[in-house]
Amino acid sequence: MTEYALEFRSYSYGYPGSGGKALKNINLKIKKGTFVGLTGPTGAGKTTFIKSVNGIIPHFEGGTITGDVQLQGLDTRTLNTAQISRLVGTVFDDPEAQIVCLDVEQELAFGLENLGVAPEEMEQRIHTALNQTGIAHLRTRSTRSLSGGQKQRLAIAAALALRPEVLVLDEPTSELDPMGSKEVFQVLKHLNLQHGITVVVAEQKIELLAAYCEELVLLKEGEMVLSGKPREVFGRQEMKHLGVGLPEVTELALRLKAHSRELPVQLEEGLQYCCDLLAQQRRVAL
Ligand SMILES: Nc1ncnc2c1ncn2[C@@H]1O[C@H](COP(=O)(O)OP(=O)(O)OP(=O)(O)O)[C@@H](O)[C@H]1O
Repeated sequence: MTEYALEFRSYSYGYPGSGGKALKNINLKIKKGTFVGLTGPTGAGKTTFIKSVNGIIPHFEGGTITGDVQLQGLDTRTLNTAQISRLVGTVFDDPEAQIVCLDVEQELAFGLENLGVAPEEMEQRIHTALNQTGIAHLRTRSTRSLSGGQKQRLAIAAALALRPEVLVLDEPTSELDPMGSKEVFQVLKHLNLQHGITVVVAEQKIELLAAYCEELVLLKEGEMVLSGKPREVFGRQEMKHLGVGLPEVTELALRLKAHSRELPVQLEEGLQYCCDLLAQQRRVAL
């Protein structure tokens, strides 16, 4: 058994009829249980990356591939779509578009019925998925009455009920306010830490990526231009030219140019950083 949930091996992909490549020579290994944030400017290839993991590419889109994408050591081209959907759960950007049933419980049962899960196991899976995403209290609610954040948590719960090893999410907070966005990332972090689920989330909100992700992957024009821990990635010179922006506290610290200190990427770290700098200045002044 491989230690990697996901592996891109010299992977390039071009959409049918397009001359160019939407992804170019991607080499990336993601260990099981990692929380990965995928970002980059518009057109960078984030959605194409997600579709290459959940099997939409090549099984529905066609196109040209060189290299391969491996899920738990198996090539996505040789796995069929049913096999891939048991390994990978997907959540899209628009919570409205992916919810098909009238109430929360039906929504969770829908995917399980399609998989032919027995009724007693279905009940257990629904119960677990609702608890894992913190929406057990919404079980009997109409899906229409949910907030955007609650809808996205339901979409995550529906994906989880199918017991995937990997969860991929394509800009799941793009339709949500800051509170809903945070709710979604808190649920993802919980699933990752408590249940060992590998999470790959395409996201533009850099503060969320800084606060929750263990690894960042930056794409630009189909190429993987940077990858690593958020703190390392944000400290790289190349970040200035990628059109991605930095967390405000990181930006501030870089302007203050206190290079000997560890770069802050979250608000609390930024506050500590400023306090330490002020204390240092006072000592020098005395
Ligand atoms: N169905 C398609 N057919 C042809 N080209 C496509 C198709 N879908 C995407 N592309 C092209 O592939 C490239 C990568 O697109 P992709 O949607 O993966 O980027 P993205 O980073 O998700 O962008 P965004 O942030 O705007 O959603 C772009 O140049 C885009 O125009």
